[in-house]
Amino acid sequence: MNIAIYQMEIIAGNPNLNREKVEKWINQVCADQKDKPQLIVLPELWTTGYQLESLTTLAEERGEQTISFLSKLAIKHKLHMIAGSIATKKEGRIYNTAIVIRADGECIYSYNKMHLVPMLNEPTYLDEGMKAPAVFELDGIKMGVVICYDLRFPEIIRNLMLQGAEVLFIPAEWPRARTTHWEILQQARAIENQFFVLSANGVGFYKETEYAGRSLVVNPWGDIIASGSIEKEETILTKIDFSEVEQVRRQVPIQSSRRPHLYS
Ligand SMILES: O=C(O)CCC(=O)C(=O)O
Repeated sequence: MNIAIYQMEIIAGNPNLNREKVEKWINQVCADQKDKPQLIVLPELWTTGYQLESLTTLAEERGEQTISFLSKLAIKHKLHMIAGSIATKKEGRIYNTAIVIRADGECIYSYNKMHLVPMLNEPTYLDEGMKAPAVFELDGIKMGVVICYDLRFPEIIRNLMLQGAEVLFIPAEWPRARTTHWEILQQARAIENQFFVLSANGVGFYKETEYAGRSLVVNPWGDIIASGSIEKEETILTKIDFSEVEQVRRQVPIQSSRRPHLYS
């Protein structure tokens, strides 16, 4: 599967300009018909950035505007989208919501970030999702998505592996101050679950926070096979062979060695 990751410099507080940027980027990465991606990955909160204090006005009712915008592009380019996350409103609550759009334009999955980041004041401006992430399927491949800080919570990611996920996507705006954690934890999640981990991180600054970039593609062995740089907006292109998951799981059969009845 050909995949393109957008390591994006998000314009804080300006959903219209960010949607324009994403449309331009999608048209560009899909222009080369020979190596056209079948799936794209966007970062966390890419419509608004981290201008959390404006979310009461900027969060979209059920994400409808951006979902309809992306659906048209998905149909136009026959493209699946792990469409990062956006700020959504539902019944008076505001969530950081990951969305997945299939190439036929259908939004097949959404997940409200369940771990909010104290260091970034998220609990002041956002509501916690009340449901753990679950697997969804595209082209017969089981996949999972978690958002940024969720990477620090191996339990929910293990559950995705146990549900059959062969790849984990991580839309993020992870700060540069904690780049070591960002990289090592992605490799650890790939090694312990024996699946691919693909992340789309932001770059640039919002107020005093600089984002880490270093969007990664990690294979089920834990090797980084593609990566973004630290400070530049860029596209990471990769080709994933999902048969590698089965090969690694045969070589080191941790699933059959697990003893969950002794774990709690
Ligand atoms: O866990 C961290 O250090 C960063 C998390 C984060 O930036 C986020 O979830 O948006």
